[in-house]
Amino acid sequence: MTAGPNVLLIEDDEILGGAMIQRLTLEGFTATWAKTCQQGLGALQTRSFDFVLSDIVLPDGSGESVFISAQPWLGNTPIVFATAFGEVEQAVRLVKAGADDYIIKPYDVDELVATIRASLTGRTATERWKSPEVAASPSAHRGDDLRRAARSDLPVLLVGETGVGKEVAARELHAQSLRSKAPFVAVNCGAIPAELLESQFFGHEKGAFTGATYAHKGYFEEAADGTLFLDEVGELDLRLQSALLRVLEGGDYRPVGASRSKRFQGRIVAATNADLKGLREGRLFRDDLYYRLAVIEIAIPPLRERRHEIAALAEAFLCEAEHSGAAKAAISDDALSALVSHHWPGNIRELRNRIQRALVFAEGTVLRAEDLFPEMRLQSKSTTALAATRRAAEADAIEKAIVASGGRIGEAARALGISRTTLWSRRQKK
Ligand SMILES: Nc1ncnc2c1ncn2[C@@H]1O[C@H](COP(=O)(O)OP(=O)(O)OP(=O)(O)O)[C@@H](O)[C@H]1O
Repeated sequence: MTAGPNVLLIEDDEILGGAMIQRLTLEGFTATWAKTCQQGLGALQTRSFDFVLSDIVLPDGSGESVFISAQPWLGNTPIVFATAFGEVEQAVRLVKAGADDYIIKPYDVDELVATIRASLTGRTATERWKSPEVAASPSAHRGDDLRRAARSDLPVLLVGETGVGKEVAARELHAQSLRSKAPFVAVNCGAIPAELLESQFFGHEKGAFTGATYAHKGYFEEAADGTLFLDEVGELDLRLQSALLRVLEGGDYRPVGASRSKRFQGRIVAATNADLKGLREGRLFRDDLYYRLAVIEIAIPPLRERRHEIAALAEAFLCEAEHSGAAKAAISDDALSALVSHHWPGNIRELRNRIQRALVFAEGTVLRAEDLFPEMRLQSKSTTALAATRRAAEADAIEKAIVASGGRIGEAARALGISRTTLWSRRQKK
């Protein structure tokens, strides 16, 4: 498993910090949590990070001191401070001293995730994701598992989220097996109406039921001595689960309306994106069938857990499109960074769709991040909202400082750590 971008969170609030770490991990980041200045500094001295988010008021000092002491280790790493409304002056000072940004608490987590992604965009991380040693490491393990499974002829259960490539893996298994010359029949178990299940799987004789004007070969017969791929096997209804179990145990099945049984000599490969354990516990999936199907179980990880494969897959989809007549196109560095840091709920299918759509709508031949993620344009609206909040907070801090200094602008500017001119210009922008 390859880790996503490294994020350091320096935050002493247990609830906020815990929630942030959980969310960042879910988003595919590798998140480290430091709860004090000292821990934060320690982390920065020993590891390199792609992004740092720090609270300002910490139990053993201020985020500002971490920022100053950590300069030699921070390098170009973006650092953003989270500040309470009343501490804006300090945050403004930090930004003036070189911090990348500040956000005001309570902040919107989605917005923060977008900020982190945006700051990772176009950075040298791109080179890291593109580097040959990263690109060469992909599914070596999975490839080995598939090769071994292909040689064995035992039933295989492929488990993974939607779009991770379970069907692609099943076809690969078949192609590498001794059955490669025989048929590969793929069945989506969730898409067959319950009343047709039996005749679709086992076939039927002519006249077996009203409307059966022809004899019909079922999937078992079509697959013959090849591979029958049962996709979404978790959606099979219980009655068919029993019938399938009988075929797996004895090899025989009987077409609807037939007087004699037929023998299935093929191999079953099944796939599921459902939580079969949960279904089994809820008695919606038979344990005995599960054990028959999952003699070899191969988990295919979601794309966000194998980000090192993204660049190569994206290239492959560009080539695929070119072969189908699309213009030759490339992916810009910022687009690649955006691809690498996306969460990919739809996995490889989503990546392929995004590239295909971008090729249709992009203006040039170099795909940009916003071509692949048109929703980023909407996000920039929320960035505008953030800027407005920030301006309001700054204005508030400035007004308070002016009141506190009895209207003496110079003194207010000094208290805020900014020049008179800056104070004036910020006041004008209000
Ligand atoms: N290794 C790969 N290389 C290129 N394309 C891939 C790869 N794996 C998957 N794809 C593409 O991603 C899409 C989804 O793949 P596939 O249908 O195999 O996923 P799945 O896990 O079976 O999805 P579902 O659970 O929704 O049926 C397909 O368009 C497929 O061509």
